Amino acid sequence: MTIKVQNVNKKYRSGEVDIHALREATLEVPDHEIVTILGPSGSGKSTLLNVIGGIDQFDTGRIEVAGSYLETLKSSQLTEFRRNNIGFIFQQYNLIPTLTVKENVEVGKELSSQPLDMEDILQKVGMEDKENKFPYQLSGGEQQRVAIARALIKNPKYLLCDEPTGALDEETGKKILSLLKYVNSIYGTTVLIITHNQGIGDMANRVIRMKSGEITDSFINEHPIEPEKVTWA
Ligand SMILES: Nc1ncnc2c1ncn2[C@@H]1O[C@H](COP(=O)(O)OP(=O)(O)OP(=O)(O)O)[C@@H](O)[C@H]1O
Repeated sequence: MTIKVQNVNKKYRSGEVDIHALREATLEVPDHEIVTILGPSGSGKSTLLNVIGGIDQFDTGRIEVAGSYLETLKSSQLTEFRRNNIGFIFQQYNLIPTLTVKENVEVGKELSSQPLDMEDILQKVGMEDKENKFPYQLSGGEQQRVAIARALIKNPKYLLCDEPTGALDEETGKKILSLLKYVNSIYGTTVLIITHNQGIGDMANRVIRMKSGEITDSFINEHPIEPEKVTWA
């Protein structure tokens, strides 16, 4: 099942001014791809990811994800859609500080009707030895691993990542990208990555560029490179 975004428009009202965050955005992403979304600040990247993931509504156009037409779903149906299909990863890991690693991942598990195995997921993200630690006892890269585990345990078809390496140094950032690639290869998860780091486009199957709310470019990268080899900017 593909993601199909057709002529999507979204405006935000800011005081007296309308901000056109998405303008006739049109895009198709086949399953199992790694996609990077590049573009300057304010170009609509997060808005695009949020409407695809059903956490933001849009004004006009159609979005089909996993066979659901999002513009037709009621709020409760959108919640169900997100639970069954979408994992979100953010730059700030958004872990619950009073819960351990395992308990944080448990939060994702409780949201799913068909969760994956906890120990297996912790092992896949390399956090099996730290399952009883609290977020403050972890490095940024480790916290992002936990956030990825929390998203993954739901076994989502789509992992939507908004600047997942934005708060990390090069070495740690590349390890997180390797983990995302690994997840894509073993579970077939489609991974969308927003980034300011142009080099990350080189590891993707598809690169999308945005400017002023428009998707100005979408091209296939025939020869994705290993995450460790991306140029860090
Ligand atoms: N909740 C909101 N209310 C009003 N305007 C908003 C809101 N969210 C986003 N915008 C505006 O919509 C436009 C697109 O924002 P968006 O966050 O999608 O861009 P972005 O490309 O992700 O930017 P960045 O790289 O800085 O995160 C911007 O002009 C932004 O100021």
